[in-house]
Parts: sequence; structure tokens; C-alpha cells
Amino acid sequence: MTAPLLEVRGLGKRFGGVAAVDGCSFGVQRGTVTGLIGPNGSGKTTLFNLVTGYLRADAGQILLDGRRIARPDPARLYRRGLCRTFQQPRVFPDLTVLENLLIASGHRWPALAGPRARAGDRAAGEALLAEFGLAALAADPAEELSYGQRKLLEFAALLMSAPALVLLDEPTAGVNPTMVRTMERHIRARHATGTTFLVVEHDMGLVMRLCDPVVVMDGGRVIAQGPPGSVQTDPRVLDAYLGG
Ligand SMILES: Nc1ncnc2c1ncn2[C@@H]1O[C@H](COP(=O)(O)OP(=O)(O)OP(=O)(O)O)[C@@H](O)[C@H]1O
Repeated sequence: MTAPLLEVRGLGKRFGGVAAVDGCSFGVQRGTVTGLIGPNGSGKTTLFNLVTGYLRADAGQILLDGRRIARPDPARLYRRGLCRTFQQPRVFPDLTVLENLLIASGHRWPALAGPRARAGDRAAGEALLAEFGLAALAADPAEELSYGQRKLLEFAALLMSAPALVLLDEPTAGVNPTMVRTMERHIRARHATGTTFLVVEHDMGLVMRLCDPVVVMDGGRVIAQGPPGSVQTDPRVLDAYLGG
């Protein structure tokens, strides 16, 4: 088997007396949609923050494409093809929907307006908006979007960098069932074109449909991993979710 696209080895992070991530090891193989699940407070978001450089680990290693990342930094990882979304979608509310995409391609603020935006980026942005059903909203300020549409926009914006690996933090939390299906369709479409995903998600139906393998955390540790069917019936997993 080739080296995982992303690997964490013995990763640890404490907040005072709480071991939020506690010797966590797993890999994300290229070409997968890997699920990361676990009860509330099991360490999933902290793990995302460590891997993407928003928090510094106390222990362990992070490897991207087999190479150790000594000091993860969000901007540098972005340029190396690793992007993420947040539980609460982060978009620029005062910029238009299209400008949100242009800024994701590295434009400086003054260059956003009009013809100075590079034509190629503008075309790429417009194509993504069409793909995500947001084209009619291109000129609207992002603050006018619904919560679900903001999540879509955040996802579309990160695709401007053509990432190899996308970390999605609860992509369907708080959105309506139609938007859940829309989000699922877009993840599948991008996966089909070669993007690898690591997805934190509480909607177990979606995880079981979409993700393989599934990694399960509890108390900051990986307690199970494997195909969705086996994880679903694993006694340790049932125990963790039922609070046993
Ligand atoms: N900045 C922080 N300061 C102190 N404790 C924190 C901080 N961030 C997380 N924690 C604690 O670390 C543990 C793991 O939290 P984390 O948010 O990573 O879990 P999670 O699995 O993402 O939970 P959820 O599914 O509810 O989002 C929890 O006990 C949490 O209270």
C-alpha cells in the first residue's frame, strides 16, 4: 500500500487537564472519503485544528504525502493542497459571492473589483458557482445567503485551489434535508474527479453512505476504524455512543 496522503502518528493535545487528542494515529488513503466520527467532545475538531495548523500539537507527528510537517501552517498547507471547512462556515460577508471565490484564489483586496481580477480565475469562479447552483447569486453579498448556501460557498471557494485533500467539519450540520443531499452530491462529484476527503459528520446515515473507511474517536483516541458496516456494529463504538 502506498503512503497515506495524510497520516497522524501519536498526535496529542491537552487543554489544561483535558486530553482532547490523546495519542491519535490513523491515515487517510488517497482517493478515499474517510469519515471521522465520535461522540461530542471526542476530539474531532481539535484533531482538524492540529492537522491544519490552527493549533500546535503537544506530541506526535503529521505527515502529508509521506513527508513530515514540522510546523503546520494553514496558508502553507493550503498551497500544498490541503484545505478545510469550519463547523460555522467562514465566508466574507461583505464580499459578493463571486468575490469570495476570487479571494480564495489569492487575489489581494483591491484587485478583486472588475477587470483586474485575472480572467482565468474569474472563469474558474464562475464555473464553480454554476456547478454549485450559486451562479444567479454571484453579484450578491455573501451575507445574503442562507446558512446552507454559505456552507456550499465555503466548499466551492476552497476548490479554487484545486486541493488534493479536503477536510470538511460537519458539512451538513444545521442545514435542511434538501441541502444535505446537495452537499452529498457535491462531495461525491468532487471525489469522482480525484479529490480525497476527511469528513467529520454526525449524520450517521450520511457517513454510512458516503464514507469508507470510517475512523471512530472517543476520549481523544481512535477506538475503531474500518469499513462503515464493521464500524457500525463494533461493540466499542456502540459503547462509546451509548455512554457505556
Ligand atoms: N480551546 C479549548 N479549551 C479547552 N478545552 C477545549 C478546547 N477545545 C476543545 N476542548 C475540549 O477538548 C475536548 C475535545 O473537543 P473537540 O471540540 O475537539 O471535540 P469534538 O469531537 O469535535 O466535539 P463535537 O462533536 O461536539 O464538535 C472536549 O472535552 C472539549 O471541551
